[in-house]
Amino acid sequence: MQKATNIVWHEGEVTREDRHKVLGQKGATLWLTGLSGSGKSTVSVELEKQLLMRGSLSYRLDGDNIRHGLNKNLGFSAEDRTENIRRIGEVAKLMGDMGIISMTAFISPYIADRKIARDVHEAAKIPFIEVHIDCPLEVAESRDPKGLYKKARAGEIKNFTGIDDPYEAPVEPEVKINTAEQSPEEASKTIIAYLVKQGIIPEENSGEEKKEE
Ligand SMILES: Nc1ncnc2c1ncn2[C@@H]1O[C@H](COP(=O)(O)OS(=O)(=O)O)[C@@H](OP(=O)(O)O)[C@H]1O
Ligand SMILES: Nc1ncnc2c1ncn2[C@@H]1O[C@H](COP(=O)(O)OP(=O)(O)O)[C@@H](O)[C@H]1O
Repeated sequence: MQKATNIVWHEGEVTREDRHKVLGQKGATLWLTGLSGSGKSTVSVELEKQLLMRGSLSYRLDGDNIRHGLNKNLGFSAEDRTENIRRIGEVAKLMGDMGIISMTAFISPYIADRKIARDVHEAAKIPFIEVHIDCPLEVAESRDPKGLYKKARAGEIKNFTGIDDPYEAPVEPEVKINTAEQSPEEASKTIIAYLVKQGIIPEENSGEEKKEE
């Protein structure tokens, strides 16, 4: 909801294309969604490394990290999760406008919230690629890297996604990864292949080419 009134957009003189020329790349958002423990953070860390090695500038926006700062005033009610995702949708859009490939690693459990993030990207003409980091709940729970499922089962954490709070899986994600079958390295390669196919990053290792110029 727009609270402020009497605000007028102020246009700049440097265009998105100018910025992209300086950076030598276009921006895009890889929206990773999945259960806690499905592998969003692990895959995004690997992906960031692989993209850097290819000469592409990317940046991870990770739920756990963002909740330490920008979104530290939000909890896990449906309303707070919606606001969490709305803000990150806007941040990712701004980063895309700068020319950065951002990788968001948020559970983002609600289809409607992810749709809002997609819509703001589409309105700004920035590619939005929904990546479902999928794995069976039993697998995520057996990994339990932070011991949170154990606490949720014991009733020490309420409204835990997958236990006593919903997760609405994407219906038609651009990319689907099953981390019970694919390693983080394989998952990253699959996502990079998609970026190449869409013409968002070049096929060749442009980082090396740039150094030789
Ligand atoms: N109730 C509840 N439900 C789910 N997750 C919980 C909860 N409480 C704390 N955590 C921890 O917070 C991380 C999820 O934060 P997100 O910002 O990604 O969540 S959301 O998108 O707003 O749903 C999540 O991180 P990941 O495990 O990396 O997904 C958990 O570590
Ligand atoms: N194929 C895989 N992809 C991603 N993570 C995996 C995979 N196999 C095992 N894991 C482990 O599962 C856990 C996933 O945790 P994390 O990346 O924090 O998930 P999320 O960010 O979705 O909560 C990590 O401990 C990771 O080492």
